[in-house]
Amino acid sequence: MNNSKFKKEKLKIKDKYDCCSVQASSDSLYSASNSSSKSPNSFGAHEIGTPWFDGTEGVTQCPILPGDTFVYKFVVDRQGTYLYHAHYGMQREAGLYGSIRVSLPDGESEPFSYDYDRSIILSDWYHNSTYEQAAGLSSIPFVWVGEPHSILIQGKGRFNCSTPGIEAGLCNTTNPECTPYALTVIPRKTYRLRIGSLTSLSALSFEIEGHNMTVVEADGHYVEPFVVQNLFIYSGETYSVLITADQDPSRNYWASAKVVSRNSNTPNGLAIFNYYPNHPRRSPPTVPPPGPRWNDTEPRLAQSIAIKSHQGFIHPPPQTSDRVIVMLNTQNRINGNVRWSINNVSFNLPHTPYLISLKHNLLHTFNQNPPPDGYDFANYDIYSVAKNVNATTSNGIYKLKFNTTVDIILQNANTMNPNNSETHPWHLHGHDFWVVGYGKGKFDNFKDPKNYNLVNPIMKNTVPVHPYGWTALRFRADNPGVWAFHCHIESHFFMGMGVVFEEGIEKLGSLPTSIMGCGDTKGFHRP
Ligand SMILES: O=C1O[C@H]([C@@H](O)CO)C(O)=C1O
Repeated sequence: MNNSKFKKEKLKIKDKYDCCSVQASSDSLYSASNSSSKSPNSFGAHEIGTPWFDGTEGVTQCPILPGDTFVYKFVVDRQGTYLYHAHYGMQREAGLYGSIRVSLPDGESEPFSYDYDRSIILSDWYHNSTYEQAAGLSSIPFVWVGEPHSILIQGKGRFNCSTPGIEAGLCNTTNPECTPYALTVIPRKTYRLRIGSLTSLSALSFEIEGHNMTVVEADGHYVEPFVVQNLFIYSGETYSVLITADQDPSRNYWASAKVVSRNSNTPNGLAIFNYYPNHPRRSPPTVPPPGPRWNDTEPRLAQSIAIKSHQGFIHPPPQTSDRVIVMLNTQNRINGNVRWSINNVSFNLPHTPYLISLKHNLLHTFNQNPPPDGYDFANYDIYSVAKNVNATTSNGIYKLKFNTTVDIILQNANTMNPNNSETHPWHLHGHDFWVVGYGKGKFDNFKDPKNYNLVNPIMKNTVPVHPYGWTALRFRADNPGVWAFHCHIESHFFMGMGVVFEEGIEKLGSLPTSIMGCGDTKGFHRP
């Protein structure tokens, strides 16, 4: 199928949601009703012409107050698997999320076939509240959130009863609510399994004992199919994999999600891959697969590199870019607080959302100096703890020239702990980007661009930067609005690991008043 034709089609949200009470019509009307606390909701949609419905507090809208209802109305512009979640403080981690499946218009077909379509969400779970965690992250001395107590597969998990601080007796495995999620399959049938990760922290390796998975979709784009035994998935990403129930049908199998990239003591998340007609609670007769070694970066990098655009759906990137922004990711100390920074600038959100400030000329509400386009390349040793870990905070934003092509180089580095570099899943709002390259070590701006994949790179909206490595992205600044780009680890964005882009704001009409009411827009009352 021709991709441009495909993009022009107005796609419908299928009348199917995976885990939530959302209203949907063909144009997708999402109504968020808030019974407890403030919580804008963000989607993986592009919000072309409706940037005010992107759902990012401080960027595109004011928070939704307790008791308020906020209606998100936007056009769903492409097929695929998407996620939505709260985008205020650390509320996503507290469980405000779900997934959205967008089907193809009638009469169009996908470049692969399957018998059944299923979705699961992977997440992680803490027993303590996110407010307590947020307080710890902004305290002196710093209190880190630590590793999650559980990994959840479709909302179900287990935890180690000996975890300090957890009340004995809580881990009641005989409670029916504690039984693992069962994905029931009919022998010999092929399943499209849509897997989304909404972990707050954990990078995961997901596998189904004894079954290979063929990856066919990533973040809404068709992938040149490739087979994996375990799928590495980072917070904010979605994948579709095909699995055929072709093993001994007289038993069940384990599905397992293991934390990678961090030395975690969180028990692997387990679910049951249940061959009908075996009982869905019948434990598989085998021990669950142990999963890959947590600190082996090679297979994760290899998977990232293996993801290519499906041959029939290649939409090649522009061969050159107009601007290159190198983003050094570092952990820093600012006035005694532990923070994350990009090019030594740690991000903080303004009280007045940028979109409103820019449209209504409230320019005093945020720092008008843009953050830097790079860092002191020659003198920065990415393999060591920085000699000077100080940084500054700012709420300044990058202004992109409309309709230009922008390259972003995410450069990873050592944290403030010796011999430690973490994986960061970076998520861009309002766009898909081409992932033109990954590399180890320090990005070489002379050599590395020559090896970019400008032929069949995948387009995505979330991508990992691996420990001590770099990831290069290219996108077109062609969606008028203000867009967050941030690490999808909940605590890292909270600690300043993000930036904001503005492009083509002058092309937008008037803003809905429903997004107003906070900061300097207090007088601009909601209807
Ligand atoms: O931001 C973080 O802080 C801790 C650690 O570096 C300091 O305790 C950690 O693992 C993070 O990802």
